[in-house]
Parts: sequence; structure tokens; C-alpha cells
Amino acid sequence: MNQICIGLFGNGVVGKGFRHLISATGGAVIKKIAVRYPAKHPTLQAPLLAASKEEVILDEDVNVIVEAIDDEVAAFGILQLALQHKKPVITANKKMVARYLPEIIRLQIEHKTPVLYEAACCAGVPVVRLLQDYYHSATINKLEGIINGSTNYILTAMQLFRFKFDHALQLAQEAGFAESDASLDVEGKDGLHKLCILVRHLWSAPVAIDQIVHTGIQNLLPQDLRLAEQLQGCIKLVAVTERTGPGSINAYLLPRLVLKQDPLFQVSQENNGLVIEDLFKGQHFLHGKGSGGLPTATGLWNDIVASRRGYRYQYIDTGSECLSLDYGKEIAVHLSVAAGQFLPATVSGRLHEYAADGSCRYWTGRLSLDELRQDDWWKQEGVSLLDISGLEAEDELELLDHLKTALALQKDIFQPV
Ligand SMILES: NC(=O)C1=CN([C@@H]2O[C@H](COP(=O)(O)OP(=O)(O)OC[C@H]3O[C@@H](n4cnc5c(N)ncnc54)[C@H](O)[C@@H]3O)[C@@H](O)[C@H]2O)C=CC1
Ligand SMILES: N[C@@H](CC=O)C(=O)O
Repeated sequence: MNQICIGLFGNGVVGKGFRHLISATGGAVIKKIAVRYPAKHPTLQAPLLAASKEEVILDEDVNVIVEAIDDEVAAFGILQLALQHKKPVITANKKMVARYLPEIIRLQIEHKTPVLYEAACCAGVPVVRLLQDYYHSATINKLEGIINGSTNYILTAMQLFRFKFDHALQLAQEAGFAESDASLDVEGKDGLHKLCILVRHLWSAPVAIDQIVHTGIQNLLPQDLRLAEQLQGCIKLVAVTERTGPGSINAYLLPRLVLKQDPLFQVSQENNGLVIEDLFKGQHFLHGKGSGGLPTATGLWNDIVASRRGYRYQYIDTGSECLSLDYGKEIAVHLSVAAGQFLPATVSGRLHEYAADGSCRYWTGRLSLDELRQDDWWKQEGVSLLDISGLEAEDELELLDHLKTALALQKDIFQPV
């Protein structure tokens, strides 16, 4: 077999990590690299530095394209040109995959050339191929997980080390965990992109980005973190997709109160963790580095090797059903609503207002995914929503007592630095 000769797009955190991996392992050659602003990369010079995507893709020695850029439209253009020239594409770009997946599938079939994107989904945790090849959607109940490393890193720093949000975010950016536009991480869009990919490979269900109920950690308040602590838990941004009936699934991404007994409790820093629940095999737990240059580079390299062995995603419906998205699920929520903010009457009429302090009023109750999807009052600044379904209580009054006691106990235990 001829040598692996790579055309690389991007020389940022992931591009540099990938170059480091290739020079450390020596398993391949990088023949061409393209970047957006060459002046920012003075150590890259021609002939290694390419002036256009054509120069990379049309180079006759280049036999695989690795795409690690932060622009999904340009990335899709690279992918199209590469497939037209029968060059396999290995990408870390979840934004592109989530946005263009139906076209990416069509182009792979048309040009009989694979696109692989393990690195795009949980970086160093090998989940896409596992879902695609090992599990059978007919026996899966549920997948839930922490699939964004930056928010998990930020929450860990805030909860364990008492860092302020801005400081924790800055550290996540400096470490190369965050997207170049970090609001994608913080507001849950990055997790959303990955959840779309997971849903596609777990259930063979094509789901569009705007169909999934989601938010990030942008609205969490110090009180929320304190409440979690008083309940012997912590807060994590958790993605969920589960079977809800014959022919239907749901999918959502929300901040959740995670208690000690939950396997996700131990997932800290930039790590990701996924629990896959099979009807007959029980739970499987995947855990590993979910962001960073080198873990992502490893995901890219593993895909290159797989593509050389002829691997490609099949995108076949492994189950017998055609699944549709179900918004019926009701989620137990705790809401902190800052002074001056109001809940819509239709919602507040059905929730318990159970406490208030000078700055916030606290509510709890149940909201359906449908309500969350229809209305986005809960994403406004000053409103923070926490999924508390993990809190076990015999009845609602017991749950309220539990929450009231925890709130009363919080006092001065949380002093962010
Ligand atoms: N940083 C991480 O931990 C992970 C990042 N990813 C994904 O990998 C990709 C790259 O991420 P980072 O390296 O962190 O970003 P970065 O901001 O560090 O680097 C982006 C690179 O893309 C290049 N670029 C942008 N547009 C280009 C174009 N049209 N042509 C050629 N080069 C272009 C820039 O010159 C830069 O070198 C993104 O899609 C990101 O979502 C995936 C998994 C983990
Ligand atoms: N910004 C992403 C990088 C990996 O996908 C994250 O923090 O998870």
C-alpha cells in the first residue's frame, strides 16, 4: 500500500496537535498545509504551505485530506472538492457535520469516497464508530453524557476550585479546549452539534440542529452551584437521547443536577463521559478526554488508519422502525429567577414558588420538552433552569422540603475567587 500522504487544513490547536502526532509517530507524511491567514504562521513556508484548497487537494501525492478548521462553510467546500477528486476526508469539524450531514452522506455515496468524523464527536473518546458498528438501535434504551469538554472544565473549576466563570472560561480557552467562538461551548451549541451526530449514528435518525431542545451553562447562578453542593451533587451539562415508545425518540441538552451515585458525577475537567443503556447488556460507560489538540489529533489519526482499511460509515437503518422526535417528556426542573424577571403566567401557574432571597425567586415543577421548545423565556438572562430529575423524592412536597433545606443551608459556603 502506498504511503499515507496528508493534505492538512488548519494549523490551530487541532492542526498543531495533529502535526505533533504525525512527527512523533512517523506513520505518515504531511505534504501540504493550508491556513486562513498565512502571516500568522511564519514557520510555515511554501512548498509545505499551500496558497489554496486546490493546491492541497489536487496535489497528486496527497491521498487523504485532514480538515481541522473552524469555519463550517469553507470546510464543506473543502469536503466537496476532495470527494470530487476521490480523496477521503477526515474531519474534526462537528459544526460542519451537524449542519451538512444529509449532503455529506449523499456525496460519499455519489463519489464512493468516505468521510470520517470520530474526532468531531468527543475528540479522544471513540463513540461514533462504536454506535455505528457495535450497538443495535433496537436494543438501546438511552444514551446520556457529558459531550462538551470546555463547559465541563469550567463547571469543575467553579465547583471544585471556586473559580469565577470568566476566569474558568479563560483557562479553558488557554488550554485549547474551547471553540474559537467560545459562546458555542458555553451556550450549548457545540454539544448540540455532537448530539445530532450521536443521534444519527445511534438511532439512524436524521435530526436537524433546530429540532433539539438545548441550552448551555450561560445562565447558571452561584446559587445553583451552592444548591447542588448542598445536595451532595454537582452541575453538569448533559446530553440525552432515549427511546420513548415504538418509533419515537427524544433528544435534549440541559444543565443537570448530577448526584454522587451517577457515573457522570466522576467526569471532571475537560473529560467527556457517556452512559449507553442497552436493554439486555445494561449500562456501558465511556470516559476520556473530550477536547484538546492531542486527543483530537488521535481521533483524526485513528480515522485515517480506518479509512485505509476500507472503513466507512454505513448509515443504514439497523432498527426496524423509522424514528421520529418526541417532545412529550416532562422534566423536573429547578428555576432560579432573578429579581425583576418574571415567568410567563402559563408556566408560573403550574410551578411551585418555594423560596426567595433578596436576589432570586426559586421555583420547581415539571416542564415538557414541548413547552421548552415552543418558548425561550427560560433562556433569557436572569433565568436559570436546572434539570433535577435525578433527585429522588417520594412526592413533590418531600422534594420541595429537600430543596428548601438545601437552599437554607447554603449561606456562605461558596465564595468564588
Ligand atoms: N480544540 C478542540 O479541542 C477541538 C476542536 N475540534 C474542531 O476542530 C476544528 C479546529 O479547532 P481548533 O484547532 O481548536 O481551532 P483554532 O481556532 O485553534 O484553529 C483554526 C484553524 O483553522 C484555520 N482556518 C480557518 N478557516 C480556514 C480556511 N478557510 N482555510 C484554511 N484554514 C482555515 C485557521 O487558520 C486556524 O489555523 C474546529 O472545527 C473545532 O470545532 C474538534 C474537537 C476538539
Ligand atoms: N470545544 C469543544 C472541543 C471538542 O470538541 C469542547 O470543549 O468539547
